Amino acid sequence: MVSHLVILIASLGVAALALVISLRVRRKRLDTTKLSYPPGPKVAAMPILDAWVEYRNWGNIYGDLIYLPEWNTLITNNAEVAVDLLEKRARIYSDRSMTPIMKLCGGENLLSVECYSEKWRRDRRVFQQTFRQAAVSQFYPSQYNKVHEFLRNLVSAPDSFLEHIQRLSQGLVFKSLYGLEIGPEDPLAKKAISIVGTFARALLSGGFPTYELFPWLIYLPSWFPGCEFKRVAAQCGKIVEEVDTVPFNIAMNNLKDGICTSPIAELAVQKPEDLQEIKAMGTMSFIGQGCCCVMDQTMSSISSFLLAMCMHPDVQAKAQEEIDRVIGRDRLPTFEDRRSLPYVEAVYREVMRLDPPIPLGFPHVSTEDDFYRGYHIPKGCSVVANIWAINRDPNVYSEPDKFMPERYTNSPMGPFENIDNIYAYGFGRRVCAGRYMADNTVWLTVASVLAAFTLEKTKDDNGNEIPITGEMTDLFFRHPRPYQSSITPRSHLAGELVLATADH
Ligand code: HEM
Repeated sequence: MVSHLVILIASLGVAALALVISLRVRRKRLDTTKLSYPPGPKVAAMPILDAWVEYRNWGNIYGDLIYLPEWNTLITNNAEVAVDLLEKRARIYSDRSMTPIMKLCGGENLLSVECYSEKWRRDRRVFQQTFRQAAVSQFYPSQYNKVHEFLRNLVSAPDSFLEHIQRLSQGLVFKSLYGLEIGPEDPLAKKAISIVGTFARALLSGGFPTYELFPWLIYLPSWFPGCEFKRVAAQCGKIVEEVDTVPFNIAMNNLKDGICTSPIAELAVQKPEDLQEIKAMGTMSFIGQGCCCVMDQTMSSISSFLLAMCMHPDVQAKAQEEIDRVIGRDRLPTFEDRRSLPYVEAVYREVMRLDPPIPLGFPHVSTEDDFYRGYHIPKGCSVVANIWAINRDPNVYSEPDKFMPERYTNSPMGPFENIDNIYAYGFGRRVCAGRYMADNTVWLTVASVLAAFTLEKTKDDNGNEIPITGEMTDLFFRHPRPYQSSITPRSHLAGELVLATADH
């Protein structure tokens, strides 16, 4: 009798539990159906040129979440939303979309476009070992070497400053990772440059419109009308493969022959089990970030800085006064000076705020259905954080379009905020893996140029200043359009200091 009672009570308990669970599941299902997608415009084609401006316009109409069902794309112009989704919910917002076209481009081996997978984790781990904050001081010697070479080039041929920036940013990755002296004239460097635009197109919705409208075209031969995109993408893939092997093999041979060593070759010898990931790290730095000529992010930031200094002589003078006061005029800045130069830091931060080199970042793709602020965000959705607009949010930045470093020196946090607050480097688990190195390179260039040179608008034959429009490019990677600038040593001593760096 007692045992029957126990069984009865247990059964009732199980039934009650099942009822509660099923009610919860049902309620959740009902909730799901009640939830709708965020609002957004109906567009047949995604904007390509200055897309970040159009996205901001949409935000003014639809709010913080803009959803385009035809493209399964969610756009936000708001930092809180970007952080909520891409950082706080990084577990489900860290994928990339590996389309067949991206595969053809060779994207499967590139950390920045790889899917969120075990392979990505391994590649990223190897990358981080070399580029994490505690390890980047190993690049200091190469950074001094290349930044000082840049300064010398500015003394000898100031008008070619854009070429010099390119040489700096390309040369740095070759030197610091492979121990190689390779300039922009090198055929491999030129090839790498030629494919960056293709990657940019493959990354964003609307980049290859014919293929996106008719995805089955991917199965037809490239000579078939409308299939030209296949040839472009396959060519890109071939170059990625070349870049994957050529500098790596040279570095390994140099190590074997005792000519020179390099972090990448040493790592490959120490950890042969990680060979693929180590090679991928080199390729990623080379193609993705360090060697992209006009579109490279480091180059873009330095070019934006020079432009800003030409356009804002008052800011330039204030930063130079700080450098003269803190470190004097008889040496160039070093990394040890950084914390003593708050205004210079603020100038760097303001460049990164106003001119993020990748205004829309790289889209993060969701791996599960999600619910946020009462809306349904479907699995597989491309989430685009409009960094350009986030950095110009009038609720956060007063006079957001104005170049005003004082906003950092006057803020309670001061200018030395965590680098994670520089949205130009992206968000969450996919945040820029080379940001500590990039941050050091751009800062050292900013401080060194300010210490040694005066930047001004050029003058015509009648002595009138030639105006600078400050125009920027309008595609995926954003950088200043070519402009003229007069760059001269601040004094005879400054010129000599710069030239003397050749002896170090
Ligand atoms: C001023 C210079 C740079 C800027 C503004 C920049 C910005 C970015 C951004 C916005 C992303 C995408 C982040 C996201 O998905 O949320 C990214 C990814 C990445 N960046 Fe940078 N970058 C710079 C320089 C570099 C350098 C010098 C390197 C390497 C040496 C590098 C390596 C990478 C890698 C490997 C990724 C892919 C990370 C992943 O998907 O897991 N970056 N970068």
